[in-house]
Amino acid sequence: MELDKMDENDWKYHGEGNKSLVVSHLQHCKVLRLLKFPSEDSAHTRQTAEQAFRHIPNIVDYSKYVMKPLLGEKYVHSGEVVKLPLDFVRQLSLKVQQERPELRCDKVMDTFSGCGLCLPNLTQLPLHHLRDHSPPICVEIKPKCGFLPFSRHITKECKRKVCRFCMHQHYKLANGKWKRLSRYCPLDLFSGSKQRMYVALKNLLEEPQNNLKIFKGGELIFSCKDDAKQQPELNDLIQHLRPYFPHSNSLYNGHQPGKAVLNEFIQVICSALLSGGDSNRSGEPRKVHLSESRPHCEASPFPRDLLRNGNHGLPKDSVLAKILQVQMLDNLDIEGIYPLYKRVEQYLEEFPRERNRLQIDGPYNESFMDTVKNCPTEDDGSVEYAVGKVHQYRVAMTAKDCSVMITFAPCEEDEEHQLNLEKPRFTYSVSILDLDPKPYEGIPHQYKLDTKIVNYYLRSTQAPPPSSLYKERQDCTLLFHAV
Ligand SMILES: O=P(O)(O)O[C@@H]1[C@@H](OP(=O)(O)O)[C@H](OP(=O)(O)O)[C@H](O)[C@H](OP(=O)(O)O)[C@H]1OP(=O)(O)O
Ligand SMILES: Nc1ncnc2c1ncn2[C@@H]1O[C@H](COP(=O)(O)OP(=O)(O)OP(=O)(O)O)[C@@H](O)[C@H]1O
Repeated sequence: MELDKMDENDWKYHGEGNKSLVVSHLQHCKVLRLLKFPSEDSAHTRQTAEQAFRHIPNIVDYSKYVMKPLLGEKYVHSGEVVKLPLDFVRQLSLKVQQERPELRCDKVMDTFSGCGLCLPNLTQLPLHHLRDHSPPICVEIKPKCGFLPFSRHITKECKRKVCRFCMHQHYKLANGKWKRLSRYCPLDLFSGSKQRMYVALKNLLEEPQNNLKIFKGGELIFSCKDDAKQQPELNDLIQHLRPYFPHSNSLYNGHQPGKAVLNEFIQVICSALLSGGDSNRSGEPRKVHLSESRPHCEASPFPRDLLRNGNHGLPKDSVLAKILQVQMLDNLDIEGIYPLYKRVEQYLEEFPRERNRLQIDGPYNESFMDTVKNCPTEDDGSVEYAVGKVHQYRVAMTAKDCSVMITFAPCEEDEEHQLNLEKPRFTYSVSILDLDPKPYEGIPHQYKLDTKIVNYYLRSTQAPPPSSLYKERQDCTLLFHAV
């Protein structure tokens, strides 16, 4: 990429989240990730540019020195900081504006710093992997928190029984963020049980919200209604997927071939999510078990009488096991962290210059990582302990908000990195994205949000359900057969 010859016509809108906007190159497997700011900040050009200059290198360092060692080299792509011509960025911003979903337009793209991140386009696979040039399918999942908190600091019993995602659904519905409740439960996805994972993925397909996106050849073909201009239906998705699962038409004796396509598709995703584990002597992948935490969420729609089937766990090196282990660095819960945050704040009020030594805002280097890894288990009342736990909490928060991308395409028989399935055979890659540091200043907000979510959940589940909400749940009938 020649930075002095950047042309906005070589790039197109690819997607965005709350904090950044991503454009992809038309020919090369590259994306540019650019920061966004609240529209009201756009008058303060110098401050926003300075913020980006600081934040983008921090994102790369945090990915390289903190998240990569924790999650594994193979899953994390840290990218590189690029300095882009301001004129290019301004033209690009104008070009992509009409593609942006309305719900993201409360923020504007940073056109002041010229600073961006260049990353591999993870929705694509290198061309030589592709048989017949079939475009790759990419499934992006934002799995969210996969365990129930086990901290002794928890004051509301329901937090030990119902997961944060399922509780949060009620609050989001009431706030108008989503129109329907999702039946997806992260604890099912992280269970390692193929049956539970199947149900979790099926529920994501029925109500993707911001937890599921599907791309074909780098183009978004399936996501939630508010995030895509044209709403793709499951039937459209089946048409897209059909050529990848040609023999599924003969399954079910030719009846409901669409279901067979989705069944196979879900099984490919499950296999990719469970792949990457090493083998012990018996040849079985070593499993990790979550002994500290109750493994089932009471709000999950997965039938309870099926829970005892089998002794499941995630293969040790699978992407989900890696993410879950990092999420579980949050072992005090926000209720245990908030008093420690206040301890740090009090200390910083007295000794403001200590902020740098304690690496509150970075740099995110080996020494930050040492603090995360070597934080003592017992509270000795020191500010060092409080800072260590706060750092660990922030790292866990990143893992609770990251996304997994599984990209696959049909391949020849002898291809490496194959998914171990009966026919058809796919070459695939699994990556983790959106691994940005979460701000230290965000902790009071997290504390308040936690209280609101729990209180709202208790109120809404103790009161009789409003008729429309109840109806939504009734309408969510199973679409496919369980495997
Ligand atoms: O707090 P949560 O659990 O709602 O997560 C936020 C996400 O909402 P979600 O519940 O996934 O729809 C939220 O996602 P959306 O903007 O809703 O797509 C962001 O990812 C946010 O992170 P950040 O502030 O942009 O760094 C996320 O905030 P963090 O809590 O991770 O900082
Ligand atoms: N390397 C990549 N390759 C392909 N697509 C990408 C890549 N990085 C990001 N994307 C796409 O861009 C979207 C937005 O990126 P990202 O999730 O990093 O934004 P964000 O604003 O940081 O998210 P959040 O809302 O969690 O704060 C992703 O959902 C994904 O579809």
